[in-house]
Amino acid sequence: MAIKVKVCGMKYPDNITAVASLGIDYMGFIFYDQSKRYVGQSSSSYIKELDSLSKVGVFVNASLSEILDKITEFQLNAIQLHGNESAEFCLELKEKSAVSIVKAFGVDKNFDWIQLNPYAKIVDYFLFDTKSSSYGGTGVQFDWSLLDQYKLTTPYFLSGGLDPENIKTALERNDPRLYALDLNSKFEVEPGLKDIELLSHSINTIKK
Ligand SMILES: O=C(O)c1ccccc1NCC(=O)[C@H](O)[C@H](O)COP(=O)(O)O
Repeated sequence: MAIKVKVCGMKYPDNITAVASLGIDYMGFIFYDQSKRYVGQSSSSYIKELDSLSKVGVFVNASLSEILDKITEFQLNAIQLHGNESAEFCLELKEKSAVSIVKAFGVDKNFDWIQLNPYAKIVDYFLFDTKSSSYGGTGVQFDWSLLDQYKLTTPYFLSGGLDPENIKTALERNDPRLYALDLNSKFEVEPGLKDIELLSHSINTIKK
């Protein structure tokens, strides 16, 4: 199966249109107000009309009611949880919405892979990112050899400092559970504004 592409941290209508036209599968919008890529309210009417891809809302320890409100307001198709959300919280969200659930984990050499077990039958995907106190969007790659310790079958998004060079290494890992590559800060002109040419080239590499 072809690897899917997610472009995350989009903010600006013209840039959203240009990135959507590249034929990506997922577009991520950050609903965490401490992020430089926080989407705010300004683009909600624009984003909700987008229908050529799956719209992913990214949250960090938000309440269930906030997430449910944003699903409705932005017509989101998937929710990516980047904080300390429990498996029970994921289950409640799944029962109260029709969205796909992506549970993100920050990985470092001390990562406890056993903690994934309670989530495995609940979430649709895991997302493995670089561990950071800012939760995401660091532009830093983690040591992908740590993925050898991942023993479950749940498909995952690979994230954290993906750039035009290291995506080739990611693809060469040939892991059938690698579902999607998540592109963000290494493809930016400034936080929230993507470089269309750079993205276009890498998306072609991933899709061919
Ligand atoms: O991008 C952010 O600013 C961000 C902040 C807080 C939580 C999550 C965030 N991004 C979520 C993503 O899915 C990013 O694409 C992922 O962290 C990788 O980003 P990068 O390392 O910049 O490629």
